[in-house]
Amino acid sequence: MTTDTTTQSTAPAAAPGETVLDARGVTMRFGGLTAVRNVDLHVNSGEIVGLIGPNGAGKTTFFNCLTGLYIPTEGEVRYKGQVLPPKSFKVTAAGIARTFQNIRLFANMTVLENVLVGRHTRTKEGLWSALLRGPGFHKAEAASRARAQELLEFVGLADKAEHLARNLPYGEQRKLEIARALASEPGLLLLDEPTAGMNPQETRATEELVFAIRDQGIAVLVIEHDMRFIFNLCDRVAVLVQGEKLVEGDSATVQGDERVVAAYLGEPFENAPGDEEAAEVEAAETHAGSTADAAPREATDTATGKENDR
Ligand SMILES: Nc1ncnc2c1ncn2[C@@H]1O[C@H](COP(=O)(O)OP(=O)(O)OP(=O)(O)O)[C@@H](O)[C@H]1O
Repeated sequence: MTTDTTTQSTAPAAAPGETVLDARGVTMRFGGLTAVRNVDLHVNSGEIVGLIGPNGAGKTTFFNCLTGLYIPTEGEVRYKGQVLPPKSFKVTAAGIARTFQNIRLFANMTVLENVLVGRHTRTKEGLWSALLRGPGFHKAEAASRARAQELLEFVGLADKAEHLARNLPYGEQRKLEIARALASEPGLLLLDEPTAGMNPQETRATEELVFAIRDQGIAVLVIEHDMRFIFNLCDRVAVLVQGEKLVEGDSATVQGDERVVAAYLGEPFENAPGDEEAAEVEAAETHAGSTADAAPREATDTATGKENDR
């Protein structure tokens, strides 16, 4: 593997508040279907921005326009002021990394090797260096492995470095995808449904991980259907509906906007804040009811001198 972990080629850290991503008038048409229509969105350094919307709203298509997988029919995407080239590996090299809705790991490679693959955009050693395996190559290889191991520690997978990726449980595969994306030393990380298929504990852990990534100076743009996750996490949320940006603002603004609620009618917020509390109240009421039902038995038990388990 041709690697180099020196951070010389890494995009310089953005100044606080600097615009990292600036997408303007992005439109994507597939034949007669306009999947994304005239969307403006910016992300500043130090921010976690959410992108939500009902199924088919155009969120992933918009991500694909940002990362060079699609060339927008209209509009422009800039990263730190530079117009992005329409090639995904060049976008990664510029400083934008992403994960995918459907996990895309190298299943038969180890966890560590998957992260090393993510470092290729930061590699200076070329083909000849790799073939000749000179001292420069070995030094770069060692540094790259050290950085990959560091990233595995960061996401909590250090002890799984030598496991095959396909043997990891689903939640850990998602973490590995994030570690691999971070291996390109991005200034902006795009996460496409990072908690899909996770249990509540894994989701909370992912929330903490995203905060930690932001604290490392990496801005984050995240698509997610789990509204609790989004509203806990994001400084700002943009709502796409039928390809257009309907609303953008902080969590309170977006949650309180009746157009957003209307857009989701028939497709209620998944894990909307309050759902858990409602379930707890319901459970408590059920429990109170069953305790009341149990009262006569308690009396009977008391009468027989037996203690109830409480
Ligand atoms: N390559 C493509 N060719 C044709 N139509 C496409 C293509 N990619 C997406 N679409 C269409 O564009 C629309 C937006 O799809 P997209 O996957 O971006 O939505 P989404 O908001 O990410 O949905 P979900 O939340 O279900 O993942 C859909 O109608 C979809 O069928």
